[in-house]
Amino acid sequence: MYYAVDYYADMGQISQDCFAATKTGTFELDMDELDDLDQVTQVIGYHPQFHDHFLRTQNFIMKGDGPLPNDYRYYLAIIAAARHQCPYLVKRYEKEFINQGGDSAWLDGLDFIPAKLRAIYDINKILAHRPWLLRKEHIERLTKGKNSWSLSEVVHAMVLLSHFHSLSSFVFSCGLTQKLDGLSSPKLKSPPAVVASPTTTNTPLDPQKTVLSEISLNNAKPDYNSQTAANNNGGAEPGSGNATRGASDAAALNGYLATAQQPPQQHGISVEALMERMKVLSQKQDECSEAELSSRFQKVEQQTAELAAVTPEAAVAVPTNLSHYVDDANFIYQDFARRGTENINTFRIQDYSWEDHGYSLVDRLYNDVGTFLDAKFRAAYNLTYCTMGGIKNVDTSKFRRAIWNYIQCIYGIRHDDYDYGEVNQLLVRPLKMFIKTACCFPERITTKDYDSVLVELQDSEKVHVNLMIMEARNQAELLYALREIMRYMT
Ligand SMILES: CC(C)C[C@H](N)C(=O)O
Repeated sequence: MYYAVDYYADMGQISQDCFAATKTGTFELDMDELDDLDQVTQVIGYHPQFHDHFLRTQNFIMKGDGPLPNDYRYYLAIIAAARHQCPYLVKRYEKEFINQGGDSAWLDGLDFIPAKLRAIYDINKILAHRPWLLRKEHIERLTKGKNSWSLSEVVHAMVLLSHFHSLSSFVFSCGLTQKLDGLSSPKLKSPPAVVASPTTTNTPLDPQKTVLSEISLNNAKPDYNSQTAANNNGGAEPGSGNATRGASDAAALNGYLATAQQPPQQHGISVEALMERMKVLSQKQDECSEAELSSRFQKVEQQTAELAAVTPEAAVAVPTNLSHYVDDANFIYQDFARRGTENINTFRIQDYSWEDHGYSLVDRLYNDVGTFLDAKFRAAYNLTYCTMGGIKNVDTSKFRRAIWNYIQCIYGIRHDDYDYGEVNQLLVRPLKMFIKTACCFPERITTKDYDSVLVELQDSEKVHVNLMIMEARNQAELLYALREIMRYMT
């Protein structure tokens, strides 16, 4: 069964140039392939415009044409998720691995897998935590000698690993781990919603209606007829429509209300104040010198390193049932600003960007994947409903850009034309902490972290922030990976 979905209808300004030639294109969504609408994809379904691109990419890299055999693909998903101690994903892909005919002995751990597969583990570790340490020598080692990898296989693996590292961030930041994994970790309330129904009404947002019952969550299939969704010009935030919602689930509802009823922004600024700041920033005319821009970036980077989000006491030991997939568990994120004497420079987007470099390289080495990834990144970057916590017609682009660039700053990536002063104007400390923890130590996210940020926003808006975290992080890892592939090739 196929549904045509508007493809580039709402990619926003940034994408317009690149996609001018294909603007009227449509893609066909193969519903039969989308058989794994698990909780993660259901929550992403809050944002249908992004949801399509996410699923299409995931389906392509897991099931589509590509150099790696199936068992490698699933195993890479497992070891990527295990790096972030994400039982939800590990269990899910262990099951898939077996269903696909994988050798069950591999599930005993890293000591039981082929030497070739084992050899990519270092890249998994580095990409997950300190991608700036990746060197072309890592790639060289893999592609030489016995059991060597082809370059296309390495790229496929890197795409898979970075996808599942970032997805682990999303799973934890949305609190999706509690229900399925059966393990105890401090997590959030029940995941809120399945695919939002499209709406053309401009009714005020109703937080209570954004919560679905467990039953509907488990049984619901997203309604793909409804994927016209909101758009830049007046679409309403998911949850504002009148879809069939099992709002009767008292527990889930109470979970939501516990958040909604908190006094606004105890730990930050109110939505009104934020909007005012965005307005002032967009009216600002003064040009900054190159030196000033650079020092503002460094300041944000330095402050990030000082954030106490990730105190050692908060560290969570690798659950024993995952430890056989983890080697060198002590290798974790280290602040880029504290990289010490390693002589590593800031990654400058003007020298290597996704649009100008990464996209075409990845597309060349692993057929068409660049196109999928590109559409997904754009969808995440440009997604907006022009709302903020129930207020309509808000231009949120500055806020969203600050979030995206802040995430990449955590990984030492600088967008040269961006004034990082805006990050400090628009992202309050608790939000920065949440973002940093979600990116770098997702397993440490707690209910308190989630509840204490953006308290005036809808759950769907928090999911929106979480999906930006996932995608900006995914892109950051890929930028480092592909730059080294390029260096290796030249
Ligand atoms: C993350 C949110 C504040 C995004 C906002 N709801 C928008 O539509 O752009």
